[in-house]
Amino acid sequence: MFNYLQAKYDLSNEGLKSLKKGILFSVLSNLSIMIPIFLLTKVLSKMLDVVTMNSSDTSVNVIGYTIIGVFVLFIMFVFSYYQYTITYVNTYEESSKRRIQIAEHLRKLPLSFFAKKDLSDLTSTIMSDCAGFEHAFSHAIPQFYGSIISTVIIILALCVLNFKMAIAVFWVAPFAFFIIFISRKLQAKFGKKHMEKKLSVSDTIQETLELIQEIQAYNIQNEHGNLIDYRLEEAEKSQNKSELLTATLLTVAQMFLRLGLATVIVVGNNMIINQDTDLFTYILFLIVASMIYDPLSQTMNNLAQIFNTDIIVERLKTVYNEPILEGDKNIKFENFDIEFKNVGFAYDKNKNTINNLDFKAKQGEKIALVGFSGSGKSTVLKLAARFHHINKGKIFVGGKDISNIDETSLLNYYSIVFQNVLLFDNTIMENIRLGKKEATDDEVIKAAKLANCHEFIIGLKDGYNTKIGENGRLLSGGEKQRISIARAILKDAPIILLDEITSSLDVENEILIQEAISRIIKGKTVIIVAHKMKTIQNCDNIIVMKDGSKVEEGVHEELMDKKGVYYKLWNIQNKSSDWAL
Ligand SMILES: Nc1ncnc2c1ncn2[C@@H]1O[C@H](COP(=O)(O)OP(=O)(O)OP(=O)(O)O)[C@@H](O)[C@H]1O
Repeated sequence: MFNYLQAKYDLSNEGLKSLKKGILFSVLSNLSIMIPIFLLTKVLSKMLDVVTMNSSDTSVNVIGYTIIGVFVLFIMFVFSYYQYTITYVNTYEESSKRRIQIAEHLRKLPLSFFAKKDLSDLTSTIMSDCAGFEHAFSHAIPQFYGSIISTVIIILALCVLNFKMAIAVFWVAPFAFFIIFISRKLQAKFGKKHMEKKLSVSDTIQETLELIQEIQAYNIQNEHGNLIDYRLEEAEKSQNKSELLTATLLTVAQMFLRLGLATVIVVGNNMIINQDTDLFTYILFLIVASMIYDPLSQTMNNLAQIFNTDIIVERLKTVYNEPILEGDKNIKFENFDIEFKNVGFAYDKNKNTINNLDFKAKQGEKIALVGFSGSGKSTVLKLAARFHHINKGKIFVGGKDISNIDETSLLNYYSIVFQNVLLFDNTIMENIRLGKKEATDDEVIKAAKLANCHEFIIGLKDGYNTKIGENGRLLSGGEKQRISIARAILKDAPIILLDEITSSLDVENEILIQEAISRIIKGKTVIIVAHKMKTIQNCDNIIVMKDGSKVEEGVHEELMDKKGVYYKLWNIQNKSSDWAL
C-alpha cells in the first residue's frame, strides 16, 4: 500500500516516512477513542445491572476510574499531538523541498518546454498546486488513510466480540464508500474542468496587465473587462458545480453511515430478547455506533481536497517527466568554431522549422544570417546556444557535440544580445554585473563606457544605482540595448550571438551600438541575425535562409552576382529606404 501511495503522490523517501508516521498516529488517535467507549460501557452496564436487579453491588471505584480517565486523556493527547506535529511539520518541509525540486527541474529544461507551456499555468503549478498538495497532506490524506485502517481494525475487533452486531454497525460502510467512489469519478471530471477555467482567468488577467498599453490605445477596456467577468463567472460556475456535487454525495454517504445506529438498535433488541447477547455487549455496540462514524465522516469532509490531489499530482508529473538537458560540466575547448551539420528542428511536430542546415562559423569570423521574416534565423541562434533539443544532425563547438555538454557550462562561453532585451527590476550596476558576477564596480563602469551607455547612466537621478523598474521600463529601447551590450562586454565570452539588435533603433542609437559591438567582436566567433542588410555586407560569410533551409551562402559580392534571394532582399530593402509618408 505504501509503495502505491509513494508512486501515486510522487513522494520522496522522507515524505513517505512522514506519511507513514502521520497515518500511524492517526490510527492510534482514532483507536484511542475506543478506550473511553469501553470504560463508559463498563460503568453503564454496572448501573443497568443494579437497576434491573441483576446485581446489588452499587459501589463505584471513583479513584480508579479517575486515574484511568486521566491516563486515557493523556494517551489521547499524546497521539493527537504527534499526529499534528508529524503531519504538519513534515508536510511543510516536504513541500518546500518539492518547490525547490520543481524550480531546479525547470531550470534544466530546454526552452522548447516553456515555448509550448502556458506561463501562468506553470506559475500556478509552482504556487497553488504545491499549496494544494501541502494542504491535502497536512489536513486530509494521512487522516483519511488513518481512519480507513482504524475502522478496519475496529471492525475486526468487534467481529470477534459479536459478529452479528458488528455487521449491524458496519454494513453501511461499503455503501458509503461506493457513493464516495462515484463522487471521486465525477470530482475528477469536474475538478479538471474547474482547473482549466481557473487557469483561463489567470491567463486573461496576466494578458490584460501585459497588454494594458494596447488595450488603452485601441479603447477596448470594456471588451476586455467583459471577457474577465465572463471567465470569472465561468470559473465560479464550475467551482459551484463541482463543490455542490461533492457536497451532495458526501452528505448522502454521511447520512447513510448513520443508518448503522438504527440497525444496531434493531438487531441488538432482537438479540437481547432472544438472549443471544448480554446487556454489556449491546450497550458497547450502541456507543460504538454513535461514535465510530465521526472520524470517517470528518475525513469525508476533506474528500474533494483528496481527490483534487490526484489532478495536482498529474500536473506536477507533467513537469517532472519532461526530459532535462544534461551533459559534461568540465568541458574545455581548443577553439570556438561553431559547426551545424545537417541540423533539423521543429517547434511543432507537424512542421519543420529548420531543415538539413549545414554551415560553419570560424573563430575570428563574422557570420550573418539573413532571410525573410519567419525563415528561422533567430531559431538558428537559439539552437547554437542549445536552448532547444534538435531532432536531427549535430551542432559542434570547437569540434565537440554540444548535446553532450551541460547547458550552464556551455553558456559560460556565450554572450548573447537579443532584440528584446530583458532587464531585472534592480539597479543599472547590478543589471550590467550579471555579465560577470564577480566584477568590481570599476569593471562595470568600464564596460558601460565601452558600450556607450556611461553618459546616459550618469545623467540619471542615482547614476549607476538607479533602479530601472520591472524589465527596465524606465529606459528607452536603445538604452536597454546598450546595457545588454555592456553586459556582453563585461562577460567577454569567446562566442557572440547577436539577434537583430539594431532593427528598431534610431540612427544615433544604431551608430552607438555598432561602435560598441565592433569593440567586443575581435577574435571571437560571431553570428549575427540582421534585418538591415547594409549592417552585414562586410561579414566573412552570409547565410541566406528561406523556409528553414539555407538557400545561398557567400560574401556580399558573390551573393549579389548570383542575383538570387539575397539580391532580391537587398533590392527590396533599398526600395523601402526610399519610402516616405
Ligand atoms: N516558440 C515558438 N514556438 C513555435 N513556433 C515558433 C516559436 N518561435 C518561432 N516559431 C516559428 O518558427 C519559425 C521561425 O521563427 P524565427 O523567429 O526563427 O524566424 P526569423 O527568421 O528569426 O523571423 P524574424 O525575422 O521575423 O524574427 C516561424 O514560423 C515562427 O512562427
